[in-house]
Amino acid sequence: MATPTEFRLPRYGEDPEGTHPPLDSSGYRSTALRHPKQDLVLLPQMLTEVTGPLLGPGRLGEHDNDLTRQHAGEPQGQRIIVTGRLLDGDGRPVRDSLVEIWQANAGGRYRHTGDRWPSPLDPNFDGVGRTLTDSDGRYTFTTIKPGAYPWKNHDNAWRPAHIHFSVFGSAFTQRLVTQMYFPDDPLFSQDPIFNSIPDEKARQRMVSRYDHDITQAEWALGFQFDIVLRGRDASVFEDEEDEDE
Ligand SMILES: O=C(O)c1ccc(O)c(O)c1
Repeated sequence: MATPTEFRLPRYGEDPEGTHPPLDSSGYRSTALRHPKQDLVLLPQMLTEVTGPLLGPGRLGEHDNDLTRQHAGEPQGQRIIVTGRLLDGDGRPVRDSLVEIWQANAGGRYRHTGDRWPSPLDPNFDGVGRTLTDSDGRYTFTTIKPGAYPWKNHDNAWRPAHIHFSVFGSAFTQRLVTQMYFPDDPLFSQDPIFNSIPDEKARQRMVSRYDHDITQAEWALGFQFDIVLRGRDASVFEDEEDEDE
């Protein structure tokens, strides 16, 4: 299992400036209402926080990492394989970590009571998956390419197609959350969530890479998306902020 020290949260100053979104991001309206108004208090992690039940191999279901096989029928849409490695700041694999995803269906609709826009739910698609990284730090999901969907942030606002990722360390108190996008999405330019990342290179690291070697003939398109915990190539994390924010 990853040890707590392997899975330190990225610390202020360790990742290049502009890697993570500011807590209050102009253009992304709801951030103003929900970010903390006072300095964060770092709670030391004691035995209780770093030990305890975790989702190990015995607790994962057979189809947890194949979102196309969780119902009797097949979901609508473009079947895709999303794979990548979980790496620490020195490029070493982080093994046995719980990676979870959640996403909209092919029509851009979430199976969530709060999602009411007029795009149909798919009876064969829930949009949630989980898996553990292997000894090479690799995770793999088979799923459906999510559709874009409207939200009310600004006039005619649409979220680019994306998949939400959560990664746990060696305890449930160690969690990082990010989003994965698809290459060349025409909606990037008007999306304040994508554009809330100040550093252009960091922003591009949220975009997966089409990989024809992952693509399976007559079956599914392949995309690569690595998650890097910290350092020069750190992934963008939603629950981090830059030092000067
Ligand atoms: O944080 C939000 O408000 C928000 C809204 C729409 C999204 O698609 C999302 O991922 C986050």
